[in-house]
Amino acid sequence: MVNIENLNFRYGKNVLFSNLRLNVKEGNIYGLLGKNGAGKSTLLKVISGMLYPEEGSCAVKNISSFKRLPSFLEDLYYLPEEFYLPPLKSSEYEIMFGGLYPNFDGEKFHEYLKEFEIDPHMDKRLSKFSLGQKKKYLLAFGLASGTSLLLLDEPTNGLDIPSKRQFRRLVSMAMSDNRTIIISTHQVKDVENLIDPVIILDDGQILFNESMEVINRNLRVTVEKEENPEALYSEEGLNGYTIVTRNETGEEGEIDLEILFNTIVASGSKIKNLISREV
Ligand SMILES: Nc1ncnc2c1ncn2[C@@H]1O[C@H](COP(=O)(O)OP(=O)(O)OP(=O)(O)O)[C@@H](O)[C@H]1O
Repeated sequence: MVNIENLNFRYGKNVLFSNLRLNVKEGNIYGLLGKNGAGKSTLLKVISGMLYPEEGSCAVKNISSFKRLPSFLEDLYYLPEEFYLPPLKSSEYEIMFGGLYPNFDGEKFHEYLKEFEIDPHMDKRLSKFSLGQKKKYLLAFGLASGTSLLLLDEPTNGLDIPSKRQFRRLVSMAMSDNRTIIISTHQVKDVENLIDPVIILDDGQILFNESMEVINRNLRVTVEKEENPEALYSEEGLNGYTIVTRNETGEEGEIDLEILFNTIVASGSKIKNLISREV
């Protein structure tokens, strides 16, 4: 679905990606995780063709992102972290922007808006919505756009607790075998049980791009009284140490995303070699 090869990207003199490669397969909801400043938003902008690299290629369904062809743009929806909504009523926005996406489904759009407790027929202008309402509006629009690829940058930022649950429900409802969603987020709890595989961006490279099944087959989480020198990562809590080690049991465990992220960042290439040996 998305293929990035040998991508070199920099802002002025600051190199962000060097020789970055990424292969994203159709029909999955990917979680794109990484520390602040790792380049998650930049990567989504490169995929959507809004930023050009110094070198390398990026293609979505074999069409280069950088040409921004109409056939490419009408099949991709990108929701940036910061966005603008014009002073239009919802019905006006729907007519103006829904027309850009041949597979846009107005009925589903209204259904998703209602799920988010937004009245599709209200007269209020979108620019007057609160931040959370604006976000929900664009999420509903993106999910109803019918595009093959959805790029969502921090989609749950600004959403209240019930809306986060509704978001997970709507994403599951709108997902299909020929759709791919990439969600960049720090709010891993908000997308737990939704994302699989997980992509970790670190130090200008894709450190990691693996399914939860492979991850759980290779990593084991236990709570122990003592620290373990063999641990890939350990974290002290009220009940002792949460310890992540190599899974030697042959049974699939279950690691939560926050612990996984901390483990990957703490152990770097060690974990990459451990897990990627299967691939
Ligand atoms: N327009 C720009 N000009 C110059 N540098 C930029 C620009 N946009 C981003 N950067 C820099 O590129 C790096 C990556 O930024 P980016 O926003 O892609 O990271 P991120 O992983 O999305 O971060 P966060 O998790 O904090 O949102 C940062 O060091 C940032 O300062």
